[in-house]
Amino acid sequence: MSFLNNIKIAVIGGGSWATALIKILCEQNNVQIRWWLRNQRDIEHIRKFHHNPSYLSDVVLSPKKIKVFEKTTEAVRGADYVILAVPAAFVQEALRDLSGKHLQGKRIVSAIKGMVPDQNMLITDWISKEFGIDLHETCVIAGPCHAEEVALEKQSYLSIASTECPSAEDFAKLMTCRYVTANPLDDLYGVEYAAVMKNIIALACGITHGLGYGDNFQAVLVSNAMQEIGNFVTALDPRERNMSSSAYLGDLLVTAYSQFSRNRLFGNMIGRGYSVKAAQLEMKMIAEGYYATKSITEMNKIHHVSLPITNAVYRILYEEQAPGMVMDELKKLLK
Ligand SMILES: NC(=O)C1=CN([C@@H]2O[C@H](COP(=O)(O)OP(=O)(O)OC[C@H]3O[C@@H](n4cnc5c(N)ncnc54)[C@H](OP(=O)(O)O)[C@@H]3O)[C@@H](O)[C@H]2O)C=CC1
Ligand SMILES: O=C(CO)COP(=O)(O)O
Repeated sequence: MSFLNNIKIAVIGGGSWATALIKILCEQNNVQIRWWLRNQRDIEHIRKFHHNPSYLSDVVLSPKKIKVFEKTTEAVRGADYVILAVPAAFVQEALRDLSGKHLQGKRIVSAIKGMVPDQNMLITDWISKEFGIDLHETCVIAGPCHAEEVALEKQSYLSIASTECPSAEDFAKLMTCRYVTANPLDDLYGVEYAAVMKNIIALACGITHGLGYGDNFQAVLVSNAMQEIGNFVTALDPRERNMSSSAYLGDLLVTAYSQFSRNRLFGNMIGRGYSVKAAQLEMKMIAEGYYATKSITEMNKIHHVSLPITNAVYRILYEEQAPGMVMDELKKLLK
C-alpha cells in the first residue's frame, strides 16, 4: 500500500482555512475527510449543496471524499490525522468533548496561528499536555498562504514543521497538489512562534496604514519586525535557523502586504479610529493577532526581549492609548 492510500483525515473547524485545507486534501486520491463544524446550518448546507455557505463559498466540496459530522468524537473516529483549524481563542471550546483516548495514536496537525489564551501556550504544547500526545506526533501548517488564493488555485507554498523532518515529510506529501507545494522542516517551535508573532506585526501594518503612513514606513516597520520576531523566537528556542526563509519571512510578508489579511484589515480599522469592539463586530472573520498581542506581552514579562512593535500594538489594543500618539513614539525607535 502506498503512503497516500486510504488516509483518513479529521478536520476540526469551519472557517476559511479549514475550507481551503479541505480543498487541497480533496486533490489527493484515496483520502477521506471527516469534517467537524460547529454551525448546524452550515453542516446541512454542505451536505446538500457541497459548498460552505459562510466561507470560500465558491469552493466545491467533493461529497465522495468528505463526510461532515456534528460531533468531534465522531469526526476523529478512525482518523490517521486530526487537523485543528479553529481560531486559537476557541480551540478549548471546540475540543471540549475529546479526551486523550480519542486522540491517541493519531498525528495531530495544528493549522492554527495563535496561542491558547490565558495559558499562553503554543497549540502543539497544549495538545501534548492536555491530551497526553507526544510532541513528535504533532506538526504545524504554516504559510505563507492565504485561504482565498488557495480557493482561486493560485500557486501557493506551505511550510510543514515538526520536531523531526521525516514526520513533516509524510504530511507535506498530503498537502502538495497542482497548485500547492508543501515543504517540510524540523523547527516546530520556531515556525509556530513566528506564525503567532507575524499576526501582531500585520496589525501594526494595518494600524499605520489606517493612520496614513505609506510604503516607505511599512518597509522599515516590517524589517524591524523581522528582527523582533527573530529575537523572540531565539530567546524561547535558541538554535540555528534561517529566518529569511518562507516559513518565517514569507509568512510575515504575505500577511503584512496582502489584501486578504484579516489582521491587517483589523489594524487598519483601528488606525482609522474604530474601537476594538467596533472592528470585531464589523469583521466576520477572526484576527488572531488581537489575542496573540496579549499572550506574547504576558509571556515577555518573563523573557524580557525587546519587542517595541508588539508593545505599541498592546498599548493601542489593550490600554486604549491613541494609535497616532503610540506610533509617533514607535517611529523614533525604528531604524
Ligand atoms: N484564513 C487563512 O488564510 C489562514 C488562517 N490560518 C489560521 O487558521 C485558523 C482559523 O482561521 P480562519 O479559518 O481564517 O478563521 P475565519 O475567520 O475564516 O473563521 C472563523 C471561524 O471561527 C469560528 N468561530 C467564531 N467564533 C467562535 C466561537 N465563539 N467558538 C467557536 N468557533 C468560533 C467560526 O465559526 P462560525 O462560522 O460558526 O461562527 C469560523 O469557523 C486561525 O488560527 C488562522 O490564523 C492560517 C493560515 C491561513
Ligand atoms: O496566517 C495567515 C496567512 O498566512 C492568515 O492571517 P491573515 O489573514 O491575517 O493574513
